[in-house]
Amino acid sequence: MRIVVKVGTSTLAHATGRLNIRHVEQLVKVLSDLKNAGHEMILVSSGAIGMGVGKLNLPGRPGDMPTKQAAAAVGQCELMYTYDKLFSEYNHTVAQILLTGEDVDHADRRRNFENTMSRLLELGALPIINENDTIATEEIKVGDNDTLGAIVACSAKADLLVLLSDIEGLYTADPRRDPGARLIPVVEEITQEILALAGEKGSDLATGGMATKLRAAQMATARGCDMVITNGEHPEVLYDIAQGKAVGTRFVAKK
Ligand SMILES: Nc1ncnc2c1ncn2[C@@H]1O[C@H](COP(=O)(O)OP(=O)(O)O)[C@@H](O)[C@H]1O
Ligand SMILES: N[C@@H](CCC(=O)OP(=O)(O)O)C(=O)O
Repeated sequence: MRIVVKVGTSTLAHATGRLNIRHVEQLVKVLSDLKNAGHEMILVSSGAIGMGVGKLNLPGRPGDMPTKQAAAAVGQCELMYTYDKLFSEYNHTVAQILLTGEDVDHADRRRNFENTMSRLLELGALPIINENDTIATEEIKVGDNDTLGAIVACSAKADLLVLLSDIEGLYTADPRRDPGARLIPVVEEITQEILALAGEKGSDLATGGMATKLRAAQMATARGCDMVITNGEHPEVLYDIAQGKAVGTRFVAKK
């Protein structure tokens, strides 16, 4: 199977912006093992801004564009250093790809991206993709990595997109606000009622909240790719998800 895994800031970093070592180490171990088992793995990783906030000792997520972009420049370095080091322990080679919305909207650039990604997979490398936050201004950005994950899954003709978040899946309401909210295990069709369930993001360093995840599900399922939202705290669930077992919320691909 070709699997795109998107990991959010809330999984990769503590609230301080510093690296969540336990989560990242477990994630790298499971992705390496799935790759060893014969799956083609692509990682869409957030965390550049969050990690930059931690490394630069900023008081919180910056509001202004230059500080955000500076934080991303510092944090992206830290992210790739960490991935390179940890994947190397399992004998895997990583490759960094940074994109903006303009790159994927532009047919030639998108084709270049797709060609590079497919050659990297043929060469046995593991592409790690993020938005190019240091140059992605308001007008040209994708804006959130849930959408970027769906764009990558569609471009790579992936079989499965997994969004690792800080929540088990889609609930009937935001569980942080409504303690009676229930997990929805399977979504066969993304109706207006389903879209209306999405609330705000859950933490200061995160970007999209549930709305961007549902938009990603619309894009992926329309192109024949299943999408699963699950908690990134236990990346071992990726083994079960790859086998089609019920974990988190699965959005079923359109036939
Ligand atoms: N209906 C819902 N079901 C589950 N989570 C929801 C819902 N509505 C809003 N949320 C919020 O979305 C958050 C996950 O998105 P986000 O904070 O952007 O994290 P990530 O960094 O993983 O992208 C959850 O922590 C939760 O507070
Ligand atoms: N490109 C940004 C992440 C954007 C994003 O969507 O973040 P998240 O909601 O944590 O998945 C970064 O690397 O900080």
